[in-house]
Amino acid sequence: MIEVRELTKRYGAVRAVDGLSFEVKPGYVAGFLGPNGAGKSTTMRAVLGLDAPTSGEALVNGRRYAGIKRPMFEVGALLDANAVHGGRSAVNHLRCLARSNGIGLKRVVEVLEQVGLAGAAKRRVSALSLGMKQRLGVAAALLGDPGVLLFDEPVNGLDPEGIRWIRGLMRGLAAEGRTVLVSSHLMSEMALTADRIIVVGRGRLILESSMRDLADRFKRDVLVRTPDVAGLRSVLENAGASVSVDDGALVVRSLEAADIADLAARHGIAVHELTPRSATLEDAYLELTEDSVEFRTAEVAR
Ligand SMILES: Nc1ncnc2c1ncn2[C@@H]1O[C@H](COP(=O)(O)OP(=O)(O)OP(=O)(O)O)[C@@H](O)[C@H]1O
Repeated sequence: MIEVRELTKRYGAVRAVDGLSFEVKPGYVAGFLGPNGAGKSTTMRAVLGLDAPTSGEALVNGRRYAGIKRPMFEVGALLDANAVHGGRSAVNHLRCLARSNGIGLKRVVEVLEQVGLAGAAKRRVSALSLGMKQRLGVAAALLGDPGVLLFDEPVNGLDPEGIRWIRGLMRGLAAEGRTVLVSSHLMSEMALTADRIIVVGRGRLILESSMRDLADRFKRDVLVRTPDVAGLRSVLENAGASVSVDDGALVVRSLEAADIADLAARHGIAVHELTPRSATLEDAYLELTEDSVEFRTAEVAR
C-alpha cells in the first residue's frame, strides 16, 4: 500500500508538490495523471526516499522508505530507463543489484525471462534499444518480488508492441494482489490500463476516482432540435430523462437517441436533429486539468 499524506515538496520558490494526499491499495492499477510539471515524478521520488519532503509524508506499507529494512523486497520502481550504467551487460547489471541486496542469482534468470530479455542478457546496456532498457528497468524493479511497484511514464518512447506488453504486465502485477502506481500525462493510455486514477495539477490533487465513475461523470448527452421544445421536454421528463435547454435545443441525459426518437414519434412531435454527444475521457481530463497546464500550446507558439 502507498500512502501520501499532506505531501509538500518545495524547490526554492517552486512548489513541485503542494499538500498532496492520496492512497493506493493492493489489487488494482492506479494511474497517476497530470500535465507536465504537475509533480508526479517528485511524488514518486518522495515515496522512494529519493527526495525528502519539505513537509508531510509518503509511506510504503505504513513506513517511510528509509525505515524499510530490505526495500527491494517491498517496493520496486521504474523511473528513468536511461539512468542505468551502459558499460555492463544486462545480466551483469541485474547480478550486481541482486548480489548487493542479498538476492539469489536464480532470480536474475527468472526476471530476465519474465521481461523477455533472456535472449539479450549478454548485450551491453548501452547497446539495448529504449524498449529493451525499459524491460531491463522492469526486471530490476521485480528482482526482489516486491508487493508495491511504481512506474514513472513507462510507455514513453515505446513502440506499440512494447506498450501493449507493459500494459499487460502492470495489469498482471495488480491481479496478483500487488500495489501498482503508474504515472502518465496521457488519459488515453490510462483509460486502457488503470482501474482508478489520481489526477494532479500544479502539485495538488484534482481528482481521485475509479475509471468507471469518471466515465459516468462525463457521460454523453443527446442534443435534440424540435419545433415543439416544451412539448418534447415534458414527454422526455415524464420518461425519466433529465432535460435542459441550450440555445433553443434540448440537451437530454439518461435516455438514448433511439428512445428519444421513439417517444417523439409516439407523441407526434417532429424532430429536426438528434445528435448523441460524448465527452471522451481525454476531454474530461483536459477539462479537469485546464487550469494547471504549465505551458499552453498558444503560449509556446507565440
Ligand atoms: N530538482 C529540481 N529542482 C528544481 N525544480 C524541480 C526539480 N524537480 C522538479 N522540479 C520542478 O517541480 C515541478 C514538478 O516536477 P515533476 O517532474 O515532479 O512533474 P511531473 O508531473 O513528473 O512532470 P513530467 O510529466 O514533465 O515529468 C516542475 O515545475 C519542475 O520544474
